[in-house]
Amino acid sequence: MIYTVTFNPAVDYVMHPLTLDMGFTNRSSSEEVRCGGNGINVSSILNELNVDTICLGIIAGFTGDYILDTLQSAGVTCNFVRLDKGFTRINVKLNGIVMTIINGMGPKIPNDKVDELFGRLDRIKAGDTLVLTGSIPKCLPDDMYQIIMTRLAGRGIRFVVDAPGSLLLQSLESEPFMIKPNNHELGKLFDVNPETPEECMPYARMLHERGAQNVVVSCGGEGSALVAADGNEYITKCPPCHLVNATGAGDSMVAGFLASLDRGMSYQDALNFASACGSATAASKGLAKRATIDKFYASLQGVMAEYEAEKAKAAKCAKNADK
Ligand SMILES: O=P(O)(O)OC[C@@]1(O)O[C@H](CO)[C@@H](O)[C@@H]1O
Repeated sequence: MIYTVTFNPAVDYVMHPLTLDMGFTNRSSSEEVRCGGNGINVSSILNELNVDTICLGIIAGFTGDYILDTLQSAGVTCNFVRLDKGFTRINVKLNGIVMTIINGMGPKIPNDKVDELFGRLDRIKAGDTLVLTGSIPKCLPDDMYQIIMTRLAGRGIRFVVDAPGSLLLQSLESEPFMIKPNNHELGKLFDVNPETPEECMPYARMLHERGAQNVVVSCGGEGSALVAADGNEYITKCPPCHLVNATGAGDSMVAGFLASLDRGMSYQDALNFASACGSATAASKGLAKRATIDKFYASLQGVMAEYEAEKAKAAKCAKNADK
């Protein structure tokens, strides 16, 4: 079973303004509303891929009701702790010429509700996977993921951590099964600016050496890098994609990678499938549907064949130059 935990879920309110002038009334040309929060996105894509998943987390108020109803109608199993006061945040995504995002603060979470969530986490068994992703609300300790991993240590649970900065670094001592920074987050950790999977690889290797078993680094349209649990390095490219809305693309990659390994696919195929999931979501209005993922995965095969041919040609040239 793959569990996700979302401490600060959100209703994502995506607006499509034609222009955006600060200090004036702006009008949207269309808008959508959907369930958000990184863990919830991961579970939604896993569910789309027919992989068993349970959404844990904390919800409140009318927005929490919307999240629960929507996920349950889509067939996602939920086990949320419900707050008595406040409401789950609404995150505004202004999808204009450039994307502007205003994420809410979220409700105050009392200690007894955190304990209730911990009680549910305590029931996770050996061999299960726990995905820890998304921001931790300001009212809770910012080393919350570390607290959870320490609490559940030694029980044979596979941890997946997708979090920025110190949250990610702290997680390494628990030897997480997977981490997935993007190239910017990775760059910040090492004070560098890697753009491509090739440029990210040495830094991904360092995180692998510090404990992370599988390090997947997404590089937007440039593709992704993986240093896998087998110690080898893998690169995937992105299928051709018209960007519609990148919200949830990283979460879709996490889900795609986990789903593929669950099905016994090779690391290279898992990375390719993860890339297809991310691109499919980036090209969709909401999170990707299975048919779009399959279409992108199929078109990636051609892109990868070209990439491999280029690589082989370059290697041959280098060999000839050495002679
Ligand atoms: O405020 P956080 O927790 O860092 O990010 C939350 C969020 O922006 O991330 C998801 C994926 O982009 C969205 O569904 C959601 O609104």
